[in-house]
Amino acid sequence: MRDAGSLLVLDQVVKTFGGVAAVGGLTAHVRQGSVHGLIGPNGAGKTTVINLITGLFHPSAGSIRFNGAKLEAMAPQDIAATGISRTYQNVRLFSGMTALEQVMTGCYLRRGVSLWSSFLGLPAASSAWRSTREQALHLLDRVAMAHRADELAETLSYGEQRRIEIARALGSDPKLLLLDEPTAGMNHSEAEAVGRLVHELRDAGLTILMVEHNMSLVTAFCDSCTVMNFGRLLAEGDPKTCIADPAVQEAYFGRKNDADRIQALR
Ligand SMILES: Nc1ncnc2c1ncn2[C@@H]1O[C@H](COP(=O)(O)OP(=O)(O)OP(=O)(O)O)[C@@H](O)[C@H]1O
Repeated sequence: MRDAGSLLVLDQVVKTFGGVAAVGGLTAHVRQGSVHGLIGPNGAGKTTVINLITGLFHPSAGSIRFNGAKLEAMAPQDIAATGISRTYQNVRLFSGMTALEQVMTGCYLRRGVSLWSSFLGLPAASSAWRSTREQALHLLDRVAMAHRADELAETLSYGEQRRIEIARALGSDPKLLLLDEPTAGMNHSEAEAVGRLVHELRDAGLTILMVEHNMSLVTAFCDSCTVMNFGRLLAEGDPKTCIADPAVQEAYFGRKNDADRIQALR
């Protein structure tokens, strides 16, 4: 049974927006301890799937199960508390804050120190602040950014900002990390470095679901993948096999006959 060994299972998930099905009955499995790619042409429904898993949207039908919990009716903060964290397609750092402070905000979400304790400077708050700082420094080190801890986020390169976002997402100590196009806008060596980081995180016990357009990165760094088109499942399994699948090739590049016809018209 496919569900055994899966940390995350989407079962016949549907999401419609005003009659348009962005996701049209998707079933997908993410194995515990794997790097799983979520791929498909533009508009296939990948970001909508991430938004459904994190509770930003609720499915119109179907179920999403994570580590024994049913997510489909849960609020985003409750889903986050089950151990799911994410980054966004576009960098979303706070301007005017250092790299370290950005990551500390992710860690605070987990510690839950009351605002009153912080305002009043109670011992619990200052001890929480010290341990949060230590944890954030450790996370910056994990993403090879400790040397930039005191820099303002806006002074960092795009690739560095993406690493800070990953560190911030790790602050809540998730079991599942969702990365929405983590290498978008990066050059080849920056993208490869993110691939290696993702492997290190997996080897440390994390499960990663990543939306990725770069196929060579998917084959090099994903253990498995789900291919979507028009909100539906096109293929699932080993990345090389999925990408070679004629239906996947057609979704990305069109039918060979179409290409020949277009060529003939030129
Ligand atoms: N909030 C929304 N309201 C209406 N339609 C939406 C909404 N969000 C997504 N859609 C539509 O759902 C479809 C899937 O969009 P989605 O962003 O999930 O695709 P994607 O695979 O992530 O695309 P890309 O690779 O370009 O980021 C698109 O047709 C999009 O216009």
